Amino acid sequence: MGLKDTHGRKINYLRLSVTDRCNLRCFYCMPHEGVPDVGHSGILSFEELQMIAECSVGLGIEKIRITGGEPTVRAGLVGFLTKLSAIPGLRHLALTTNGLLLEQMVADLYRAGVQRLNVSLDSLNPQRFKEITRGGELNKVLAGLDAAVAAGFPPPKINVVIMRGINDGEVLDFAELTRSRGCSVRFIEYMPVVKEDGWQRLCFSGQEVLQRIREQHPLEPVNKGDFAGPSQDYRIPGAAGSIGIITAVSGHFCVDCNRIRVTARGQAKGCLFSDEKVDLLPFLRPPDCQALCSALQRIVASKPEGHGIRCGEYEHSNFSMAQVGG
Ligand SMILES: Nc1nc2c(ncn2[C@@H]2O[C@H](COP(=O)(O)OP(=O)(O)OP(=O)(O)O)[C@@H](O)[C@H]2O)c(=O)[nH]1
Ligand SMILES: C[S@@+](CC[C@H](N)C(=O)[O-])C[C@H]1O[C@@H](n2cnc3c(N)ncnc32)[C@H](O)[C@@H]1O
Ligand code: SF4
Ligand code: SF4
Repeated sequence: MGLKDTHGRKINYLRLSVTDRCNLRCFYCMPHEGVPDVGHSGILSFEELQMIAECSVGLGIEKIRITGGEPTVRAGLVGFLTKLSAIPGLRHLALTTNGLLLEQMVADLYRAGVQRLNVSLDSLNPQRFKEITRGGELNKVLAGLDAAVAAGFPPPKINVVIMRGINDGEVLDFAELTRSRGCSVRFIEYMPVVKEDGWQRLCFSGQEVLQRIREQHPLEPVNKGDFAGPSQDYRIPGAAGSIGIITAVSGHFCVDCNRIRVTARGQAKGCLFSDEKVDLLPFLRPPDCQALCSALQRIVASKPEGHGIRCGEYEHSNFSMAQVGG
């Protein structure tokens, strides 16, 4: 069986958020005080998350990305991933993390069956990193990248939210990581999740990123593999890693959108920027697999064609990316 939305797109990718808490406070993602505490019962249990994953795979989802908040801060994550990776029909299990806890956890994540890691890292300058994340230690993330490779993972993909006047001066340093560490690096356009006047001043487009790199290096296009996300990929000839741009604001990647999302509080979302949600809790407490599958199908059926941020159609309510999972 497969899932198709009303715009003809194949939906085979679930972003599953396991927590909305985080051990960092990146200024573009999280309020300083964190997200409101909803206690244990406000967050889906691992059994409930597993049921959502099983139903989704039964419907045609082939790739699950675990996200958050920061997924590695949730106690019991490794045991959950071990069960998740054993779901028949799930072809790809990946995790997006800020990397802070990787050094101590990465061998367990590998043994649990996680196939790929994406690590968010916005600056290679320790002081700037601390400012962007409101307190993070760059060295721990770099040690986590080394530990991931030592544990058997391919070099993690690095996600950089690129922001004018903040870290755009580091484009070439990040591009260099595709040679020095063999990591693929993706530059993500800053997305205005909270409506604030003047958000455009932070925007540094994917095209500007490519232009900066092309001033120093030739770039060749790279074919996207199976399960590719929204990035457009290039390579400096001879580099092991690729350079991608995720043009979340300036680009047209919605035409290839292949994903749905479920938040840690059990809300299913068809689009990152749509206010439309389906609350899955009534189908989980008590569990009703058939009704849950129908709810997931409804979310796929109601996926919008895309967002209109670029054209000024900026209608979504404010949200924190940490509560949706990016
Ligand atoms: N607007 C928008 N942004 C997205 C979408 N999916 C991912 N992103 C953003 O892209 C960035 C990277 O996301 P990742 O968690 O690494 O996932 P991915 O890009 O699907 O990763 P791969 O599977 O490795 O290609 C994050 O900032 C996400 O918020 C999407 O469907 N729409
Ligand atoms: C919400 S985080 C969750 C996973 C994990 N804590 C991490 O940082 O990788 C997922 C992704 O969303 C991205 N993100 C958060 N807020 C964003 C924003 N306003 N614009 C663009 N990307 C954003 C982060 O950079 C990260 O790559
Ligand atoms: S981007 Fe990730 S690490 Fe940064 S505050 Fe958001 S959830 Fe935490
Ligand atoms: S903005 Fe919505 S439609 Fe566009 S790629 Fe993201 S989730 Fe898909």
